[in-house]
Amino acid sequence: MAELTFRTGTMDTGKSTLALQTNHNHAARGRVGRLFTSHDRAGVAIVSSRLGLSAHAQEVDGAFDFWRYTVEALTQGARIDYMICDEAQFYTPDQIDQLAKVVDELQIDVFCFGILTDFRTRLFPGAARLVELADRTEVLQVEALCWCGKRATHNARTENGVMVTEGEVVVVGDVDPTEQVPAVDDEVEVAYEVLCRQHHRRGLTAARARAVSLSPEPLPFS
Ligand SMILES: Nc1ncnc2c1ncn2[C@@H]1O[C@H](COP(=O)(O)OP(=O)(O)O)[C@@H](O)[C@H]1O
Ligand SMILES: Cc1cn([C@H]2C[C@H](O)[C@@H](COP(=O)(O)O)O2)c(=O)[nH]c1=O
Repeated sequence: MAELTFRTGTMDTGKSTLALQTNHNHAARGRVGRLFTSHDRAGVAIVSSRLGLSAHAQEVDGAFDFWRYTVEALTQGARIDYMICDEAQFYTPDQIDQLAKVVDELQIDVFCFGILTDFRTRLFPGAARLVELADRTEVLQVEALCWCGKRATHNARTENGVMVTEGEVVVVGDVDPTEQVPAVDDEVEVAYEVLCRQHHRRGLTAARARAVSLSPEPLPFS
């Protein structure tokens, strides 16, 4: 029986790496698959991993219809045994419904990879639909760590180094500050940092924690 699988974790837990590995392992056994993504950091129509691997993929925009795409491909004689769907948090709930239909009606395995919650700690609509529909939802074993050493459970967004909790939901970016392109005049530099819940709640990023620990002790005025 084909399955709809959702593999999730915070940013930087190896989801894209696992997506590419899954594709490699299935292809190595002669299975024929299709790779999909949406808004990858490396550009349009590409699945990229921080470990250096990348592969061409079909870009999924809001108008893309998985059901129609698959039926048309099969009708034209193509073979599809499985689908790998990276950055699935950006897919619409309707697109997740289409993927579930592809699994059930066409017996094609669908492996989805993506983060669960946005920088405000709210579920992405696509990820929420996946949790509702997937045969299996698995949290990746590689744990990203908060600066305090605890397991990171939340994705924080910073703008010019300051954590924010309001703004556009979709803003492509990375967690590695050394990889950030410096902001030009008037441009806001957006980055991400994974944090434990407590430090996300307090808005305490690594930089802020460092600044607080370096600041002189307040005088004990009563
Ligand atoms: N220089 C490195 N050496 C070893 N592992 C690395 C290195 N850089 C990144 N990684 C691994 O790659 C993971 C991120 O992989 P990636 O597939 O890009 O994550 P995701 O798609 O979840 O954001 C990190 O959790 C880390 O384990
Ligand atoms: C939290 C959050 C993230 N994003 C973007 C930032 C990245 O481009 C991707 C996640 O990619 P990864 O492979 O899991 O590192 O999502 C966003 O647009 N909005 C958010 O709130």
